[in-house]
This record gives sequence, structure tokens and C-alpha cells, in this order.
Amino acid sequence: MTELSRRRLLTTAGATGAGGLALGTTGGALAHAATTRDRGPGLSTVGSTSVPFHGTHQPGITTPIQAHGHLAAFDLVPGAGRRQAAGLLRRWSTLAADLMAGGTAETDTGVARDAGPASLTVTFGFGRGFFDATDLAHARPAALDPLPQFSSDHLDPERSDGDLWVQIGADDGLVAFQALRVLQRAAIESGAARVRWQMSGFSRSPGATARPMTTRNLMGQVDGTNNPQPSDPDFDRRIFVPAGGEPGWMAHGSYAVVRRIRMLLDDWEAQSRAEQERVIGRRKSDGAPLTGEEETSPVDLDAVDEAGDPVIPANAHIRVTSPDTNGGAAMLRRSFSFHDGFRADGAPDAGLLFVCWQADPLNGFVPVQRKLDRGDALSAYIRHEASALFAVPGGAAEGEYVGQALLEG
Ligand SMILES: C=CC1=C(C)c2cc3[nH]c(cc4nc(cc5[nH]c(cc1n2)c(C)c5CCC(=O)O)C(CCC(=O)O)=C4C)c(C)c3C=C
Ligand SMILES: [Fe+2]
Repeated sequence: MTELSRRRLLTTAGATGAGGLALGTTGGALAHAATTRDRGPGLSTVGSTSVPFHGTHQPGITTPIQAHGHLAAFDLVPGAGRRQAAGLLRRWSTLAADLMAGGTAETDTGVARDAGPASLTVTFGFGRGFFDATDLAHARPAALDPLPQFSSDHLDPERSDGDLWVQIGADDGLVAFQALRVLQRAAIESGAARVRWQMSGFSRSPGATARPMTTRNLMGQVDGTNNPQPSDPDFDRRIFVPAGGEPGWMAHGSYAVVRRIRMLLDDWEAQSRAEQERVIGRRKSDGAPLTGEEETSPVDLDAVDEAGDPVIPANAHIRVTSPDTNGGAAMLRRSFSFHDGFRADGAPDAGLLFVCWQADPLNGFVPVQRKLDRGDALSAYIRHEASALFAVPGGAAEGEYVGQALLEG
């Protein structure tokens, strides 16, 4: 095909809107071969959508997962105390509000200059070490006590924990990188903090599927179906610290558990589809429970087959993690996939940057992970390699910064 006919085809695809889907595999391959001027339609809702920075809760918790994500933990530099930390949080909040509104921030590098805000969100959290370094030990929430050690953990301390946490998500990779770089540079310039670890991830791009769908993880499973929904009557109670809760500065905040979970994809992909479905308890094709017709069908943990065996096996992941089998423990899972190349043995260094949100980790992540640690069917195919827990305060009001009630309280 000549370059001219290639361009005509692509122009038509762009003009028909759904062209990318209608063209199927051939169209997709051609789109990848396109030159820069033929990169598809102009600014769409994907680029122009913005998420407010100011509000009751911080952004990036109930915001739909974006296509690109960065997680970065920072440590305060020795000698930096409460005043420097407050200056950094004030600066970070100003920059985040500007970037999320589609501004390019004073420290613009030019990387995101032509793009809209692309649903950028920036979320800030405090790790356990922050409170000693800033003489705020008296204000440290009990919920930040270290997570228990789990027998299946293979944790790398250098990629775990951290005094401060920044979560970035955006539907454009350049917008996400720009936010990360601007915030990292502000930390260096403040002299208060430097990066301890950083991880990058991704999820489905908006518009990539024929209709909005629950995303898939790198095992190919529909992942996120049975998350609590903001419309649930008890959603706020389960996910957010109430006004008047302890400590007071965490009102409307939440706790984020972050785990880098590598998937043993060579072993996983060697299993039959039927076995993969028994491991989770849901169909791979559409995420329906093995006891139901469609993704949203209720899960029937009591159903048995003709031989009297449970249809959803005793060690299936959705049985072991179900709130019904965990005293109601619930969490909001909002994870990015990651792929950091291939290991020496050829296995992908890939998996889930698992992030879950809850009002209290002792009633959310901990009891569920304790049960998973005793061995659900999925455990044979995953390794927890890094772990962190952060207190994520409520959102900042206009003119205020995230964490102000802690740092100036
Ligand atoms: C400690 C909490 C959890 C860890 C760690 C975890 C890891 C993990 N999960 C999947 C894939 C799926 N998980 C699913 C459901 C599910 N998982 C947890 C908790 C943890 N998962 C919960 C609470 C639930 C919901 C249970 C329920 O109420 O039914 C599913 C099914 C679809 C869904 O509801 O999202 C999949 C698929 C992977 C791959 C993984 C580690 C890499
Ligand atoms: Fe899970």
C-alpha cells in the first residue's frame, strides 16, 4: 500500500468515528504505521476532560482509572522538618490544581503543552515515617501501624514504604509524565524530599472498547467487577474516614494500601481456560461468576454441581476475598497494570500495582490478605514484591493545601 492510500484510509477511519473498530485488525495495524500528522481526531473528550482538584475528597480515589499511572514515594531529607514539609505540600497542591485544570504550571517543560488535562488526577498521602521526621508523632493515626508480615511476602524494602506518596493518573502518557516530573522537581527544589521509589502502570484507554467496560488485568481477567460503588449506601463509611473520626485531620480521607504484585505469567498461561476460571470463580470471557449469566449476576457461593461440589471452588479467589466470608471487610480496588520488561529467565516482569482504599486497613486489606496468605488458588501465580501504606487526607478547599490540618493543626 502506498503512503497516499494509507493516509486516505486513515482519514476515512477518523471521519467515521467508529472507524478504528470497523477496520478491525488491518485498520489497527495501519493506524500504528501512521505518520505523526495522521494520529487520529483532534482534541476529544479524552483530552478535554478535567477532574477538580479541590473538594471533599482528594481526586484519584473514586475517579475512573486512567490509561496511565505513576506511583512515587518520597522520603524527607535528613534535617527537613515540619516547616519544609508544609512548604512542599503547599507547593505541590498549587501545582497539582494548575496541572489538573489543564494549565502547564510555571515549571512547564513543554511536554504536555498541546494536550488538554486528559482527566489528570494527583493524590497525596503520608507514610508512617513522616510523623517522626516532622515531630508529629502525636498526630499519627493508629491505622498507619505497620501491616502484618504475610508468609507469602517477598518484599523489597527499597521499593516499599516512604514518608510521602504521590499517585498520578491521566488518559495521556505525556500529561502523566509532565505531572510526575513537575512534582519531583518541586520536591528537589524545596530541599525537603527526594524520590524513594517510583512505579509506572497503565490501564485500558478510554474509547478502546466498543462500549465502556470493566478493565482487564494482565492475566486477561475482567478485574474490578465487585468493587463497592459510590451509590452503595455504606460506600462512604467503608472507604472514607468520617468527619469527627480519629484523628481529626483525616476527616474525609482514606487509607491506601499499595502492593507491587508480580504475576507468574508463564505458569498462569500454561493453565487451561477452565482451570483459570476455577482459580478466580468467574468466566474469563465476560467476568460472569461461574454461577451466573453475566458480569453483574450475583455470586452464589452456595451453589453445588451434580456431584455436590461447590460450583465456585472452596479456594477460588472471589470466595476467599468476598466480604461475606470476611466479616464484611471491603475495599475499593483501583489498580494499574505494570510491565517493566523481562527478567533474566525470559519471564515478564509484569503484574498489578495493586492499590486499595478503605476507611481502616484493619477492616479492609488486612483480614482479606490474611486469608489470601493462607493460600487461595491465585496465590500460586503471584508474588507480592513491594508494600506501602499511606494516610491520604481529605481534599483541600480552594486556597488551602492537602494536609494543612495536619501540618498547621
Ligand atoms: C487483599 C486483597 C486482594 C488482593 C491482594 C488481590 C489480588 C489480586 N486480585 C486479582 C484478580 C481479581 N480479584 C477479584 C476480586 C477481588 N479481589 C479482592 C481482593 C484482593 N485481590 C476482592 C475484595 C475482590 C472482590 C471479591 C468479591 O466481592 O466478589 C477478581 C474478580 C472480579 C472483581 O470483582 O474484581 C479478579 C479477576 C489479581 C490478578 C490479583 C493480584 C495480582
Ligand atoms: Fe483480587
